[in-house]
Amino acid sequence: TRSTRPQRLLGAVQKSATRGDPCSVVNAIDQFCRHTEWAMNVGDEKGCILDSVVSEVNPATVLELGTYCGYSTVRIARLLPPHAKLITLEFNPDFAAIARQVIAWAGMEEKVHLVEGASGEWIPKIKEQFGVKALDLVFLDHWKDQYLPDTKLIEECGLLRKGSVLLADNVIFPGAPQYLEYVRSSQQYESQYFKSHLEYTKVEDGLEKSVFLG
Ligand SMILES: Oc1cc(-c2ccc(F)cc2)cc2cccnc12
Ligand SMILES: [Mg+2]
Repeated sequence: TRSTRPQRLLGAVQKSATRGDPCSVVNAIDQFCRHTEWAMNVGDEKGCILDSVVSEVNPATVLELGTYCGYSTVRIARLLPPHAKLITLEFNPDFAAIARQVIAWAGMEEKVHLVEGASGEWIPKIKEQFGVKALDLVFLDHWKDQYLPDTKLIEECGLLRKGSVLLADNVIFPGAPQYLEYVRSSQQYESQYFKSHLEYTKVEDGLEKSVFLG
């Protein structure tokens, strides 16, 4: 039977990347998606913006919503200090199975907890399950109609502190209009749009960075 796109992406990592070298995993995926087969990773252009926000926040605890094949998981984890924790939630078990192998190939297992399940179900469990007091950074990159309900749930669960940063992918394409309206009009957030392009294309897209003011 025909392989899946995530399986072909993992094959490219195992063929072209060096075990234990997260940068080579990121580069192998970008090379594959730009020259062989497009896939919905945040990509290299938006990835540089993600890198700058991660470096600025220097988070002890990160929550990623939407793992897919683990590209942004590895991209974030490679910048984290040794004892920092990245919790990444993935609803699709086939994606999760590939992501585990990509994360392992990059040697990032120690910093990453991949949880298979629905964000709405798991967000309320994060504090108790992972001993998390607050999230320093949340990267929203799952289904766009989930951005707003999950943000409200994260607030209600008391997972944000003054200065917590939300960074949302695809706010233009595919688009998250209700989320944008919320974070841009709320007195509780200071929002900023980083204009970029849809991964590996010339289509406009961007990241929205929103600082929680408490
Ligand atoms: O970065 C993303 C891109 C797309 C996408 C799919 C098909 C297109 F034709 C264009 C864009 C979907 C995503 C779904 C979840 C998280 N990120 C996505
Ligand atoms: Mg995305």
